[in-house]
Amino acid sequence: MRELFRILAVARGQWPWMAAGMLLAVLVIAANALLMAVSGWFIASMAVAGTTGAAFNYFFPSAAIRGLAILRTVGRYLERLATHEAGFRVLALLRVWLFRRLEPLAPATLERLGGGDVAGRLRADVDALESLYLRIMLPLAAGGVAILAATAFVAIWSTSAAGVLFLALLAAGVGLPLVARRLAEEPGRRSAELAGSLRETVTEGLQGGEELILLGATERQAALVDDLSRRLVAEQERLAAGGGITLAGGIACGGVGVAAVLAIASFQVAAGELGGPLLVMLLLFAAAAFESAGGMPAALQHLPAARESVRRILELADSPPPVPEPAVPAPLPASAGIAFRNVSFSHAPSLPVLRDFNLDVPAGGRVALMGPSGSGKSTVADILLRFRDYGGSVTLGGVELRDLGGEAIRGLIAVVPQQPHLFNGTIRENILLGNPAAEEEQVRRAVRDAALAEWVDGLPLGLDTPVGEGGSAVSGGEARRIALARALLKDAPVFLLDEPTEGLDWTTEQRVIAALANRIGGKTVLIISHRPACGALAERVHYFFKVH
Ligand SMILES: Nc1ncnc2c1ncn2[C@@H]1O[C@H](COP(=O)(O)OP(=O)(O)OP(=O)(O)O)[C@@H](O)[C@H]1O
Repeated sequence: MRELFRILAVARGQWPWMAAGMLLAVLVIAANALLMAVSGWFIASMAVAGTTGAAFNYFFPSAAIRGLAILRTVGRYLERLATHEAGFRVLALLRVWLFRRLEPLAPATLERLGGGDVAGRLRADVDALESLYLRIMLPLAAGGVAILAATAFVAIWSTSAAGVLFLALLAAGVGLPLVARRLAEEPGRRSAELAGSLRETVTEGLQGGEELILLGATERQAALVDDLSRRLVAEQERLAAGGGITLAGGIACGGVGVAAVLAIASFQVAAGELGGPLLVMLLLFAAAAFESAGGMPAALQHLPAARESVRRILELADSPPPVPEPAVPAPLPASAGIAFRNVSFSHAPSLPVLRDFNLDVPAGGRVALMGPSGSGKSTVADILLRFRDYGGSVTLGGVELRDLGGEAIRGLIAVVPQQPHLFNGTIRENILLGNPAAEEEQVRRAVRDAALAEWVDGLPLGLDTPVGEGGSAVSGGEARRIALARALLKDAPVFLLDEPTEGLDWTTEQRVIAALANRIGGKTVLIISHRPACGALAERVHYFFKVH
């Protein structure tokens, strides 16, 4: 429950909308029950007046019926507007909140979780929170108020009928929901878990579809999806069976409750304690009250799944950032020399990647880092970008990296990562990420220096050509050069190039290297590469080897 309150606290900016929706829901329930009650009383009174010939003022009750009917209809419309507005506002707020919590976790923490599952959590779990308000809080609050108000209303004429009604409403609204909750707890939790695994497996299967076909492993992946989906359906069937039992229980409680009110009120009519029209009124009112409490079992049935979604969201949101930010960040360094001193790093205690690693790149110097695959070259880049914590000392312009803010460090470094990511937009939009304020001429120059001009000029849409999702509409070499143009546009004092010419043919590589040599003069440059041609860009090559 604490988790639910935490999520509600996050959404506190939308409490007025949520409260307005609840008030309107209660108003509609009250209008509906009173409409039934007054109508029943009115019809019965008219009948009595007709048979006895007694005078009866029908103006007031008929006006009340019309007023209540209008209130019920308009109120229902406004309630739908307010509750859905509240639901969507809460969702929008939680999405932004979660994104802000996730951002500092990238990339080190998020890589531990499957990509599909992270995306699934962001979408499905946050979407599930829509039901937290609309399908859980709203019916519970409205049902609770309905039980108390209905009991108080009936007690005006008959305390014993009110007592019986209260017990029956309590059984339908609280007793049954508790049973429903018990029935839904386990299957609800397991459904959310299985749905997460299913999303992850399907996403992975689609992303790696080509490899699965080539390896002839599609059947195995399909069997995995099949198994997960069968288990998910079984849990959902258990949930639905629980729902059916509680629905039937609710109807039974309603029937028994109304019958009991009828029996008690009939005795009171026979004893002359209650008028006949009032009996009809109490009967119709009791039936309407059960209708109002009818949403409570379903609400509690949804609760375990919503709680599981909240638990998973908070687990992700509460993950500690892999690299703590300094309480008071040091001022930005004046120069851009890089020094690694006795640096150590390991993903797991038994698997050290760097041990007593030393490296110097003087300000304005150019060093190539070379070593066998898996020796930790990209790890050096990640440490320099403050994506990973480290032992020993790493300084930028003489200031320890730990004392600088992560964003400030990354603002000083233009990077071409080993696996650059292209966003689903145009070539221009992807390049402009390096410097959104850049002029067209700067973009053109970056395109030329990344050896992209010839290719881009040959495209019908030129720089406005879409690159597809994740760069699926461009080749690996083109994607890398787009990332290079993006880094050149950023024009930071430090250049960090991780395999900048990987995937390029010899001629293009020579053109890129010649243009780069021109562009990076005066910058501090660290180039990570296996390729001898990249070594030509550096004044010094630093070789290193695997520590294990
Ligand atoms: N997230 C991770 N969890 C565990 N081990 C990892 C992780 N990322 C990398 N490693 C391991 O850390 C070691 C160094 O990886 P790194 O990517 O830095 O090597 P590299 O020298 O850049 O290799 P390459 O030249 O092939 O790109 C490798 O043994 C790799 O298997």
